[in-house]
Amino acid sequence: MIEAVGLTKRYGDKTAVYNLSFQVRPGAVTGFLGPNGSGKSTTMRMILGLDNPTAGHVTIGGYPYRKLPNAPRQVGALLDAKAVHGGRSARNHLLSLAQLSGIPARRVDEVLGVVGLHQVAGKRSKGFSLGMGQRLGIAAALLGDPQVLLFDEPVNGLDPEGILWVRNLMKSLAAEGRTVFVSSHLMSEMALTADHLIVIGRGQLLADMSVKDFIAANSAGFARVRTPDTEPQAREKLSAALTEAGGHVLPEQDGALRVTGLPLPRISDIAHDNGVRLWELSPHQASLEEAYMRMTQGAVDYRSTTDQKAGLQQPLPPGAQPPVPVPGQGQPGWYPPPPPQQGQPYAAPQAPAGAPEANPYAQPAGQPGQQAPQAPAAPAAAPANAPSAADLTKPEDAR
Ligand SMILES: Nc1ncnc2c1ncn2[C@@H]1O[C@H](COP(=O)(O)OP(=O)(O)OP(=O)(O)O)[C@@H](O)[C@H]1O
Repeated sequence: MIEAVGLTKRYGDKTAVYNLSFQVRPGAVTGFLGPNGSGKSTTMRMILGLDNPTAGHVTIGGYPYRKLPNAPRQVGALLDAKAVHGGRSARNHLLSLAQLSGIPARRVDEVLGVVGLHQVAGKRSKGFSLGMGQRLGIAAALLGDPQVLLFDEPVNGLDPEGILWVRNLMKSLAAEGRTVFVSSHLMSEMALTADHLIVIGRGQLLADMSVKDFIAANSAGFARVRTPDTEPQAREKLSAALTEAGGHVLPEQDGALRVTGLPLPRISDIAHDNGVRLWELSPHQASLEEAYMRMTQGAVDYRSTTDQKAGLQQPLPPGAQPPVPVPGQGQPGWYPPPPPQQGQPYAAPQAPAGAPEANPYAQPAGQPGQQAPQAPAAPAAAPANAPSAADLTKPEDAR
């Protein structure tokens, strides 16, 4: 198991990671998600003893990496696939790593086979494509047959077949009881690969939860209802009846209705009672990528001035503070859409009293004309040697 407690890293006056606490357990793939520059690589480097934390600590199996007995046999990592002597062949590169760590040479051919590079094992790695380089980096990580594996953006540069292969490899390593920690900035990929997610933004914890819980908490369910295109009056009639029954109805671009607040069987009954034929009645979930972007939107450092998604930025109410992330529970419901309510899988979100009716699916709740969200406030209970909350008020620190 990997355990980080109050992990903080500053580079000069820049805080790359702040007060990060989490556990990465064996037998599961844990996805480490965050926008560019959010501190994923810095955290991985600290786990591997390549960077010293400014405060806090991180251990693997109870030891700091540098104190781990026979570390290369216990921990394997892919941090930078380009960190290879380009003049060496793939086999010689792995052989030199194996010799340094006392790993038998026969293991080199085993891992070359696992990553599918056995046919180009004698070729110099400087001629390798990005994807081949990633495979070589993964081979190096597997060399010591370690119980703990860290992969920093392992699917970078891989084609769809390669991405599928990495996904299956991660899962099979976890199924063997290993601890697998994989960073990515792609929610969609992690939703398919990981069992558990740790999400950071600007070096701080935003969420620490199972993929299942993330999906339940962040994918608002809705029903799509479609009446015959030739009967617009039936659509209006159904829309009114559904609203009267407590549903929340929004038109979709293709003429269908998007309904929350009513379970599918109830929608079907209402349509039947009103004599409205249906061409479609189907359950849907909002996209996870969208939920992830909402969660991290206040923590994105680099955004194109023409990026349409900048429109997802939601303001904070005047005087309000962003919620403090709670380890083990994740970001307490600030940006994500409301989860389906118990017994009401397609429940509409509750608008605060007096608040204007808003489209709950176009954007999460927010009031126009207010400031863009800030990074979550520093948790109140920082370790004694961690930077004070006041430090984070400096723009260069809070970033
Ligand atoms: N050696 C360093 N010196 C100064 N600043 C650094 C150093 N390493 C990282 N940083 C800064 O720390 C922040 C976190 O960087 P890091 O590489 O850990 O992010 P990341 O989440 O891995 O990003 P990406 O997804 O783009 O790889 C960035 O602002 C980066 O510029």
